[in-house]
Parts: sequence; structure tokens; C-alpha cells
Amino acid sequence: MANEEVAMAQITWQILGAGAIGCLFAAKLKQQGEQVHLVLKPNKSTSSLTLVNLDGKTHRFEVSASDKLQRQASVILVCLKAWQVTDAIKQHLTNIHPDSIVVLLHNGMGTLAPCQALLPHHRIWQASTTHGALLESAFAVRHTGQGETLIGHSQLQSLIELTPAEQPQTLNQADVVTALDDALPASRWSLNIGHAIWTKLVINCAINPLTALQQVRNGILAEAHYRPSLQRICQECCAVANADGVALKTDDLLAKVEQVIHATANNYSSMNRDFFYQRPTENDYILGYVIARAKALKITVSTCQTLYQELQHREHTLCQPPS
Ligand SMILES: NC(=O)C1=CN([C@@H]2O[C@H](COP(=O)(O)OP(=O)(O)OC[C@H]3O[C@@H](n4cnc5c(N)ncnc54)[C@H](OP(=O)(O)O)[C@@H]3O)[C@@H](O)[C@H]2O)C=CC1
Ligand SMILES: CC(C)(CO)C(=O)C(=O)O
Repeated sequence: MANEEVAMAQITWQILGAGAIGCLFAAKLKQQGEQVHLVLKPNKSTSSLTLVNLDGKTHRFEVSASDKLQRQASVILVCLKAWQVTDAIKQHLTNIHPDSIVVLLHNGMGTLAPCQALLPHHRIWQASTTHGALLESAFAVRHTGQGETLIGHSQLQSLIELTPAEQPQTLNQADVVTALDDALPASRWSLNIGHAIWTKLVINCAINPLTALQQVRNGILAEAHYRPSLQRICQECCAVANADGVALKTDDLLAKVEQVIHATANNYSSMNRDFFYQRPTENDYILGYVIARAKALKITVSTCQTLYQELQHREHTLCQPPS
């Protein structure tokens, strides 16, 4: 059989984090007949997953689940909040098979370097999704918004990819992306994932803090008096991204932010909900990441700094147990 006719290898998917996004990807992959294992927190268990699709139809799937990663070559989709990622990778480190691909799928930035330090010889990919998912009860997810998922790896990771002798034979990029696209379209490989992730980061820097602090839906930010703040946030983030080697333009970013505000006008941002339910936010990985890079690159980001501090103050006040 010619090489290109070789049947696609069956991929094992392990989903680390069975929250909204983890259950969405797990259920969609199951729906497509893929082999899926859910990795849960200790003391949690399930043998099924419920998915409500965009058309309102409900589907139930049997699923393998445990509090351990299975030590086998697999695609490990890390569907955690950014602040949970490093601890989770440490917790499961000994079960991450050398041939596995670890895909970091979260909002914000700042987890790649610690994960690379923990897994220096593994393929670590990054992903960004604009799908919407809501966990209606444990292991029951509603797909709330059609989006797309971009996957790619940093330049540093591509050096690992360039060593054919060390290439794991069991999983390859095209098979992984094709399987994901079949399960949850549109999913595609990005040759410049840094650009995509920075763009999403700026969208989150603009929308999440303001909607959390004001406790308003995303659509409220279309009011004219928010425009100067949105513009300053985009300008500051753009200066940092550019100095970090990522080619973004303030006007393009502002247009994207406005597009997302309109497209998600009736939604509450994730940070808004985290505030509302008094859960930890991803602030350190959203504004906090921009501020850390700005400091390293000696760039002033005063609007981001003010918003970051206000969020930290409010988060710590809100999350204090009542005295
Ligand atoms: N929901 C959405 O529509 C979208 C979300 N995103 C981003 O995707 C990421 C995931 O979001 P989302 O799914 O909503 O978040 P969730 O909080 O719903 O999911 C995270 C899940 O992982 C569990 N978990 C935490 N630590 C571990 C661990 N060590 N081992 C196993 N499981 C663990 C959590 O349990 P517990 O809750 O008990 O801690 C929770 O069930 C975030 O960065 C979010 O911003 C991006 C686009 C859209
Ligand atoms: C794009 C946006 C702002 C949609 O609400 C989001 O990603 C979030 O809420 O975290």
C-alpha cells in the first residue's frame, strides 16, 4: 500500500478537565466514534456524558473516566482554567507517555513555558477556540455557540518536530486536526498560533475585565463611552505584542473586539461569571500576562495595570469568606 493510502491511525483522546469545554470536546469526539478518556479530579466519577447540540437535540454517550491519565500515546487535550494547568501537569506528569501530544486549550497566556519546562521532550501544542459551552450540570454540556478552533505549536516546539528520528510514529499532526475537525468543525492547523492566541488574549483583555467589574453583558460595551477604554487597552496590548515579535495592529484589534462584542452581545464573559459566582478568575493569565511581558520589555501599560489592580482588589474582597 502506498504511504499516502495508509489508513488513519485510531487516536486515543484524553481530556484533562471535564468542565464546559472539556465535556464539549469529549462529547463531540464520542459522537464521531473516537476513543475518549476523561480525566477527572479525585473523588469524581462518571460513566456517561450528555450533550445538547446547537439544534437543541440531546445525546448521551458512555465514556471512560477516571482520576488518572492512561499512560499511552494519546492526544491530551488540557481543558482547564489557565491557573489550573501547571499543577495539573505536575500531578499527572509520570503518566504522560513520551509519544503523547499535549494540547493546551485555554484563555489567557503564560502556561506554555512552565509546561515546556516540565515536559522538555514532548510535543506541546497550543489551541484557541471560539466555541461556546455551558455546563448545565456535572458531565452535561450545552453547545452554546458555533466557533472555530485553531491549533499550532510555537517556533521552539517546531525544532522538536524537525528531528525525524525522534518523531513519534503513532500520532501525526494531520490525523489529529482532521479528526478534530470532523468532530467539532471548524478546527484547523495554524502556522502562526502565537498570532491567534495573542489576538484572543487582547479580546479577553478588552471585554472580560470591564464586563466583570461592571457586572454587565458583553453587548453593553458597544456603548460609545466605553470606546476610549477599549482603544487604550488595544493600543497597550498591541505595543507589547509587537515588541514580543507578534505583528498586530491596534485598529484591527479594536475592530475584532467590536465584532466579538456584537456577536456575543447577550452573553456574560467568563470573568463576569467568575466574579458573579465568586470563583478565581484568569486575570493573572490575561491582563497579568500582558503586564508581565510589558515589564520585561520596558513598556508602560497604565490602563491594563489599573484594571488589573482593580480586578485583584475586587476578586480578593469577593472571595473572602464572611467574618
Ligand atoms: N466555556 C466556554 O464557553 C469557553 C471557555 N474557554 C476557556 O477554556 C478554558 C476551560 O474553560 P471551562 O471549560 O469553561 O472551565 P471549567 O471550570 O468549566 O472546566 C475546568 C474543569 O477542570 C476541572 N479540574 C481542575 N483541576 C483539575 C485537575 N487537576 N485534574 C482534573 N480536572 C481538573 C475543574 O474542576 P473544578 O471545577 O471542580 O475545579 C473543572 O471541571 C478556560 O481557559 C476558559 O476561559 C474558551 C472559550 C469558550
Ligand atoms: C470572547 C469572550 C469575551 C466571550 O465572552 C470570552 O472568551 C470569555 O468570555 O472569556
